[in-house]
Amino acid sequence: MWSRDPSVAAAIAGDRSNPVYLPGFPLDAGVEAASDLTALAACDAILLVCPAQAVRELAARLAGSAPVVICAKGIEASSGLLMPEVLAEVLPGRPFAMLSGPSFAEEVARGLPTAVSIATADPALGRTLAGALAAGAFRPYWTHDVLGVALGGAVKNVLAIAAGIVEGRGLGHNAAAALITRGFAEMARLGQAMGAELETLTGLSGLGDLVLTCHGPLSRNRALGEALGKGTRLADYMAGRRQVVEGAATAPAVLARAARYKIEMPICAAVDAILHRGADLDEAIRALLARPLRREGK
Ligand SMILES: NC(=O)c1ccc[n+]([C@@H]2O[C@H](COP(=O)([O-])OP(=O)(O)OC[C@H]3O[C@@H](n4cnc5c(N)ncnc54)[C@H](O)[C@@H]3O)[C@@H](O)[C@H]2O)c1
Ligand SMILES: O=P(O)(O)OC[C@H](O)CO
Repeated sequence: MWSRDPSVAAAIAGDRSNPVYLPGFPLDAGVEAASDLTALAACDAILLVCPAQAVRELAARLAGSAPVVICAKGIEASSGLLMPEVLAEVLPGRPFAMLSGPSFAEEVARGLPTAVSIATADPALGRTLAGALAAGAFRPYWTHDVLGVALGGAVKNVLAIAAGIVEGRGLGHNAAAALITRGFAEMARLGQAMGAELETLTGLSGLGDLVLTCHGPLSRNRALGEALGKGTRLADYMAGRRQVVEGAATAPAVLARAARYKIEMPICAAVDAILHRGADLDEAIRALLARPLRREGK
């Protein structure tokens, strides 16, 4: 394991634990830790586990030719690029995969059953990575649909903020179910327009992760939405917070993609307007409910 923070690397190497990000979970004795990136030179594969907005900077520092497994779920705000597109720009020709799916880190660390997707254009690499990462109750499934996996993981974070707003505003269980269903329709519309496969979007990394993140109290995206729903301002919520809330930076980028493909994404648009355009939360909810009635499935 490499960390940019020498104190985290030292704690992992010395105490076999990560006191900042995963306190209370002893790490395997075989885990080595370093704060010098050259320590990764001997790795057979590199898992890139940082916020989406840091993937470009970090990937650019990865020497060697080992496959890179992107674990970030989001879209780069400055470029509007999905994570595989960022990697292709920074490390052209380097073999890579996306690891995504319904997986709260804490539950994985506790050894609870978890199923995820590994997406890569190279089936042999997919099988190899799945075999290498499978452990105990952690089950990776591989797929070739890199775009679908990257898109689903990004959009679900925006929708999870909306789910949190539903919870925080006390809009009820009916609204929560409607939000997931209509939110998935938005994810599927954009994904299919971009060339993602419906099978992927209804799979672990799409619908699966959407359901987890919209319901799971461990979600940082949902927690942000819940706080907004209770009247907290975005800046106040984020102040001093160390952990990433991917949906906040990804929301405008999702909408830019939607505009490019002429796809309607009213729930994502409402989240973006509340987060970044000063929209009144109750007014945004009213506007969503006042949209013209339409045939289901559109
Ligand atoms: N935590 C989860 O349960 C979980 C599960 C699946 C996927 N993910 C995804 O993994 C990604 C990272 O999430 P996380 O929970 O680890 O976030 P986090 O905010 O808890 O931790 C991010 C880590 O990245 C490091 N980091 C941030 N910017 C960096 C930079 N520029 N260079 C190097 N390191 C940097 C931080 O120091 C920290 O160690 C996100 O895209 C998230 O959606 C998280
Ligand atoms: O805490 P969140 O909202 O970033 O969600 C974590 C994972 O993406 C869940 O699969």
